[in-house]
Amino acid sequence: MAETERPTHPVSADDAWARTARDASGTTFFFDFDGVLSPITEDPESSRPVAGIPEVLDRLAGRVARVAIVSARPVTFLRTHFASLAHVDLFGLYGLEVWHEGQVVTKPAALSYEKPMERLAAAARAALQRPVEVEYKRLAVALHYRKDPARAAQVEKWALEQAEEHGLLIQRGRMVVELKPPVDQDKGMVITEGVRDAGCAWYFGDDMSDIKAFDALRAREAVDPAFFGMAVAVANNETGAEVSSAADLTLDSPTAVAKFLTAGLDRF
Ligand SMILES: O=P(O)(O)OC[C@H]1O[C@H](O[C@H]2O[C@H](CO)[C@@H](O)[C@H](O)[C@H]2O)[C@H](O)[C@@H](O)[C@@H]1O
Repeated sequence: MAETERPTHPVSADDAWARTARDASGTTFFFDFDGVLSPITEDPESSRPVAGIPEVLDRLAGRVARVAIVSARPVTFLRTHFASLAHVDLFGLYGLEVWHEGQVVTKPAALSYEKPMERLAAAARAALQRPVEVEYKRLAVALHYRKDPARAAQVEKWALEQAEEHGLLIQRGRMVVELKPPVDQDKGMVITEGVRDAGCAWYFGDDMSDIKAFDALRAREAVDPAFFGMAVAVANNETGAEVSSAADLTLDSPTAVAKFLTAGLDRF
């Protein structure tokens, strides 16, 4: 459950777009990737941005101060889909990585976890047979049970044991348990830093880790009443209720996100 009160705005999407239009040069748009810009797929490797997303993000980046994707995926994965968008910033692994001046820049505190995570991924493949999917993400390992939800408890137990043995953090998501380095970094921290000079910001998310990003918008509003933060959830029947209840607005799907942005861009 939510740890803090998260008052939502008594404003409509129309009001939010009008506010954005008035301060486009002070507005940032942040997006999660899986479940927000891309529909959920059984196989993590096969997810793709929904039709129209790259084009609309590119247009948006030409109109507002900044557009950024803040994902649990590695930056190298995000680059396979968004490398052509020169003006869209990419944060990977909850902000442990950022694409900067043509290279992946990693938080120094996480660098020593590359080899341990490679070993952990190999151990996971040996311990958790298919159809559990082991996704090695350089500095994190995600254990997916979407293809066999009945294995959730087994996956969770194995992950908890490994976290305890190796001093790692656990992040739960949509039919996934992830093992991360014990480095203080989450999406909320990326947003806190990213909105420091903004007058307005939107965040689009669908998963538990996105609630911290919503919280970062609320925290900024609390210290600066002139700041306007718009938290947008993307509906789903896994984490959807909790994410929607923390959001100002809920959209139906990644396709609805593309349409919403396209229509919003016509407002300014
Ligand atoms: O922060 P995100 O960009 O939303 O990443 C969260 C996780 O997304 C991916 O897993 C999810 O999407 C997969 C593809 O649709 C799906 O198969 C899986 O069940 C979902 O949990 C990604 O593979 C994970 O590494 C991310 O943690």
